Order: sequence, then C-alpha cells, then structure tokens
Amino acid sequence: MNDSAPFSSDETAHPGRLVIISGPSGAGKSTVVKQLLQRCEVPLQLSVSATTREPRPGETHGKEYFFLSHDEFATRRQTGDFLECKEVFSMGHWYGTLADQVATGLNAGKWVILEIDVQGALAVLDDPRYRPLTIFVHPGSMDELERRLRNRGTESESSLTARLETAAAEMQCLSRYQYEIINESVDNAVTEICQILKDQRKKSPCSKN
Ligand SMILES: Nc1ncnc2c1ncn2[C@@H]1O[C@H](COP(=O)(O)OP(=O)(O)OP(=O)(O)O)[C@@H](O)[C@H]1O
Ligand SMILES: Nc1nc2c(ncn2[C@@H]2O[C@H](COP(=O)(O)O)[C@@H](O)[C@H]2O)c(=O)[nH]1
Repeated sequence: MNDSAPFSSDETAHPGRLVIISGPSGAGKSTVVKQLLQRCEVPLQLSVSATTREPRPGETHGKEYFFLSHDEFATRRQTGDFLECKEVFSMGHWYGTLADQVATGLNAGKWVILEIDVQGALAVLDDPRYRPLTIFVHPGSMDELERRLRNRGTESESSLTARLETAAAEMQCLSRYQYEIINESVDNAVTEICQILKDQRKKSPCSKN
C-alpha cells in the first residue's frame, strides 16, 4: 500500500456531480440558479455556455455566456469542445456546454450546474458517463410564461413566438426529468432545489454527512 496517496480523504469524500436545470425560456432558471449559487451550502459551479447569439445589454463575455461568432462556434464544435450543443428555438443561434468547464468542476468535487434547454438535456441525461441529476423548472402556466418573457423585455415578437412554441413542446418532456419545480416564488424554488441537492449529496456513497 502506498502511504503517499495523491488525494486527501477530504478531497475524495464528496465526488462532483452533474446537475441539469432546464425548462422553457422565461421559466426563471437563471434567476433561480443565481440565488442557488449564493444560498445553497452544496459546492456548486455554474457551467458558462457558449452561444452565437448577440449579448444583451449588461451581459459580459465569460459571465452569462462566452459569445462566439458562428465560425468560432463551428470550429470548436468540430474540435469536439462541446459536451453537447444545439440550435435552440430554430432561430439560427447555437448554444453549447463546454466540456472542459464541466470536467474541471467535476474533478474539483463540484456539483456542476448546466442550465440548458430540453434538447441539450435529453442528449446528456441518459449518458452513463454523467449520471446527471435532472430538474425541470416551469412557471405553472403558459400565460405566466408569456407574461415573464414579455416583462423581461429582451425578445422581439418573432423570438417571443419561437420561444413560446418551443416551450409548448418542451413541457411534453417533463416526465423525462427526476424533479419538477414550479417556480411560483423564486425563494421557494431555490429552497426546494437546494434541499434536493443536499439530500442527494447525503446519499453519495462517500459522504461523511
Ligand atoms: N418566480 C417568479 N415570479 C415572477 N417573475 C419571475 C420569477 N422567476 C423569474 N421571474 C422573471 O421572469 C423573467 C424570466 O426569468 P429568467 O430570465 O431567469 O428565465 P430563464 O428561464 O433563465 O430564461 P431563458 O431560458 O430565456 O434564459 C425575468 O424577468 C425574471 O425576473
Ligand atoms: N442545449 C443548450 N441550451 C442552452 C445552453 N446554454 C443555454 N441554453 C438554453 O438556451 C436558451 C437560451 O436562452 P437565452 O434567453 O439566454 O437566449 C435557454 O433556454 C437556455 O437554457 C447550452 O449550452 N446548451
């Protein structure tokens, strides 16, 4: 037996885990995840995706997304840099999860959050390499979804229509997820998701808790 083991017992006590949070555009995923990162005791890391869409006012490269040109995105896709990537809302814009971000987080024992659309989630959720925890967030009704998207004030009428049409199809996939969160109150949604993560972490075979 080698006494100079490369890892301390603390580092191996809690292996990292992939957490997929998805659901329709406008459901409140980003709002909830932002607070989850601040409030939940589980060591979380948000995977920052790449996209070809234009930054909105106030969005910064590397924070909300890595904003890439279509050529840059295509090159990275060919190189195999994405764990998954999809054209979301059929409007010509691509979004993708960067594999190296996920690997770095998981190797550091983090619970890495992918805030991705349903197509992307379906591509990953049955992958035995990841064994992800899957959470579907929605606002409870299509009327409320439309109200939130309109109030956010970020979408053109055509983008809004595409997002609502996509949402109707995405709602059909709810049963593919392990957990459903109805985001009526952000505070409650954050508390519920945090509790799920804490419970799951306790079930980890290596957990000391
Ligand atoms: N529980 C809630 N009640 C009322 N409004 C909410 C709630 N949660 C989020 N919102 C608001 O709804 C809008 C959409 O939220 P957010 O941008 O977080 O959605 P999203 O699911 O991340 O959307 P997208 O997939 O397009 O990124 C925002 O204006 C946000 O402030
Ligand atoms: N399949 C993926 N979907 C992603 C990724 N990053 C974000 N998304 C989803 O796309 C829309 C984008 O909304 P926007 O309002 O920021 O334009 C949203 O539903 C995200 O969840 C990704 O890497 N892969």
